[in-house]
Amino acid sequence: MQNNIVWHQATVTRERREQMNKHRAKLLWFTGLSGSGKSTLAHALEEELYQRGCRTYVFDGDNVRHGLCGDLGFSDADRTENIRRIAEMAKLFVDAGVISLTAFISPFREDRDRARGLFPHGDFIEVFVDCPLEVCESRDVKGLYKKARAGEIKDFTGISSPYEPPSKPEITIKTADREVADCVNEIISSLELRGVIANRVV
Ligand SMILES: Nc1ncnc2c1ncn2[C@@H]1O[C@H](COP(=O)(O)OS(=O)(=O)O)[C@@H](OP(=O)(O)O)[C@H]1O
Ligand SMILES: Nc1ncnc2c1ncn2[C@@H]1O[C@H](COP(=O)(O)OP(=O)(O)O)[C@@H](O)[C@H]1O
Repeated sequence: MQNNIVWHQATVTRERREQMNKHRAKLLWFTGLSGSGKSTLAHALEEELYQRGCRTYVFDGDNVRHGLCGDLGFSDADRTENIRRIAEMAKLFVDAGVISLTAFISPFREDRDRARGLFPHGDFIEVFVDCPLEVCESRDVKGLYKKARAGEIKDFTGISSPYEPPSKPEITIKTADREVADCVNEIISSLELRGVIANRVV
């Protein structure tokens, strides 16, 4: 399928873009149950990074499942394809020098590991948004758990479709009984430690 396709070597490389941006490009891959806090944290973190002058972009259901992945549902195969497309897109954004954040349930370990495999070592930072199902269900941000329990939505993650937690995530953030700002600070500190962004001036 990829016969006779030759990659064109850009003169404006990722390294040059990173120098201009004054920060490294990385992919922060948020994974967790529906309602665990992926979107909230990804956007709050993006806000903080933006205020520090970083180039960022958040991929989540709103800008992906309506367009690029609008043809996909929630069967295992469709979720796998969803994650494959998102990972390939995020790879291009990282190449463009952007700190990219993805907020998808991405329930299957194999799919996340395949996504990780697209990136040089250290560039794929898996963020496990760890929140018990009972808490996610009590939040029921979109009323979907109620529908899933009533059998109105099939293959719902955590209820009638599996979620495989990461075995070795770079970052684990527990969101039950914690302030969003507290969680964001923890991720920021981890990014500073990894040299992705400069330390805060206090
Ligand atoms: N069957 C089923 N299972 C899980 N989630 C469902 C389902 N149907 C719709 N939704 C809504 O779609 C959002 C999950 O989409 P994702 O693209 O993140 O899913 S996946 O990574 O491909 O598994 C998820 O959004 P979040 O709540 O933000 O996680 C749900 O609102
Ligand atoms: N520490 C926290 N981190 C993230 N979200 C939190 C936290 N505490 C409470 N919440 C709430 O939990 C809900 C998470 O929803 P959302 O971000 O849409 O989850 P997801 O994207 O994983 O489906 C939001 O209503 C958010 O305000």
